Amino acid sequence: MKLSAWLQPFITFLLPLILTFFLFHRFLAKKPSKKNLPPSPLRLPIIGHMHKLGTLPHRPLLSLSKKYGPLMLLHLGSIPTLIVSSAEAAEEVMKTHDLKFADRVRTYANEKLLYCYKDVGMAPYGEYWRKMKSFCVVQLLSNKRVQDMGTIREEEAALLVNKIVESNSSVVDLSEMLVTLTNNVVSTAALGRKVDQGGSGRKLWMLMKETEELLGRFDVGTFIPWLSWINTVSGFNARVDKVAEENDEFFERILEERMKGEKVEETEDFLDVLLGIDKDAPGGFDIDRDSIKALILDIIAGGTDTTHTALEWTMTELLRHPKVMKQVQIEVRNTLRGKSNITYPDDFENMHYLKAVIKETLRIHPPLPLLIPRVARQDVKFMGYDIAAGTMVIINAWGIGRDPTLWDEPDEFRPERFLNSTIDYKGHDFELIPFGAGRRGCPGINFAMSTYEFVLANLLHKFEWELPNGMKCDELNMDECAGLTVHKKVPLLVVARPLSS
Ligand code: HEM
Repeated sequence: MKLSAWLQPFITFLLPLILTFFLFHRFLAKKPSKKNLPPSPLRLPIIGHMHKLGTLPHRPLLSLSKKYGPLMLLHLGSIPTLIVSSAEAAEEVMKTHDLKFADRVRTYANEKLLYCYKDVGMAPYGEYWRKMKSFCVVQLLSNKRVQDMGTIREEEAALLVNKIVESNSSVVDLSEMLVTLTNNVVSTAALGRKVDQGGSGRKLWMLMKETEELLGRFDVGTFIPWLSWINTVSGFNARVDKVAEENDEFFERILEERMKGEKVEETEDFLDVLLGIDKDAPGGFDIDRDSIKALILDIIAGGTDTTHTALEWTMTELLRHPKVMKQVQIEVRNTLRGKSNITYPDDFENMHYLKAVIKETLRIHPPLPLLIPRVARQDVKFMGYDIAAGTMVIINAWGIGRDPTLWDEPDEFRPERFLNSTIDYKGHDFELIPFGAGRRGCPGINFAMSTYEFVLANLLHKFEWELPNGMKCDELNMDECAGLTVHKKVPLLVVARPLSS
């Protein structure tokens, strides 16, 4: 029997019955609540406010917040969800009440793909997460290690420059080149493998692409648990299981090789560091194989898409704003003139305009516009409202970056606004929070910024940039792609002329 025939009786009889029940329940059987809840738009039965999200939720959520205020309660299916749209409210969540909002959402994909939450990003708040996060911050992603891994980004930046030179000023897909570069940097740092060199690197790339897509996918069962059978019927769960199995086989093979002493690269990578943890040494702890695999996966999935998205939007905005492009190129070229080797971070200390360009990009195009949702661990009295344990919290960093009470002409790309400002993205200034803040803030900021600043400076130093086929800067497509990480929908095609020609 075809699936549609099987579903027919459900659609004809059962669905209207269920809808009637929910309408009855919602409108007639509702007892008045004594709780002081944040404002909330009218909602539909079963799906609640899901239909309000659209494909790029940061945009409709900002529009809704203009009507309902900086704290708004939505229901995504059966999950109460607090939408935070002001810097002040974000500070309340990520600073004042950080500990109470330190959990993450549980989904089928997260559980299966991340080894039952043995990673850092999705692990529930608790002793395990604290140990793993502290290890990431203090050891794996520390400033020192980022410095030590300088040769990886130098090599990749040089390869990118060569590839562009070889294009002989024909049209190149810069988006794709930046994806390859960031994937190579992160996968070499994590596992000593490049993704564009065939073999296991290529396999890793394919697996990570699928993993990231599944982790970012909306799944019905999480939000409407009694409809979770749809995840099975649609094949979603089976796909998650298959990718989880393939990931595990892949990581197991690498672990086996490493334990036998077979290694491609000489430099110490994250896997070496994790395998070398001595539980009896200071700062050491007992770490099992699943935790190692989950952490590596977290770092690869969390570090690649975000970094290339930021680079892609920066180059896009610079191509749309030739005067800004000129000014930042002058600064970079004056600073690096005569240097055969660019050293990071020393050569970058005085590149104030480059840093302002980066902040301005992260303000209007935060790669994760809604950060990573958090969950309340207990009932909280929050800015006068009662927030129940289990409420999901979504912080609209994109909306805060465009708040006209915080930013002059917020939709304009004007890096100058940061030149005489102390506002930074490190999690202390809640008007600019592309990396989140507080306990669950991003531990990869230094790693990300080293690649971001280094690669950007190289591109600006070595080439003059143009749009192809006489395209004018205001004709550049700025559409966004749907997903957890929001990159450009249309790849950035450019012509690059080496400076010396
Ligand atoms: C431009 C690049 C990046 C951006 C914009 C970014 C952004 C974020 C954001 C918004 C969060 C959630 C913060 C919160 O809930 O408050 C996060 C968490 C995280 N990021 Fe990043 N990230 C970037 C690069 C990286 C890199 C390079 C790595 C690793 C090498 C990394 C690893 C992580 C991890 C492990 C978490 C989870 C932290 C936790 O839940 O405790 N990120 N990132």
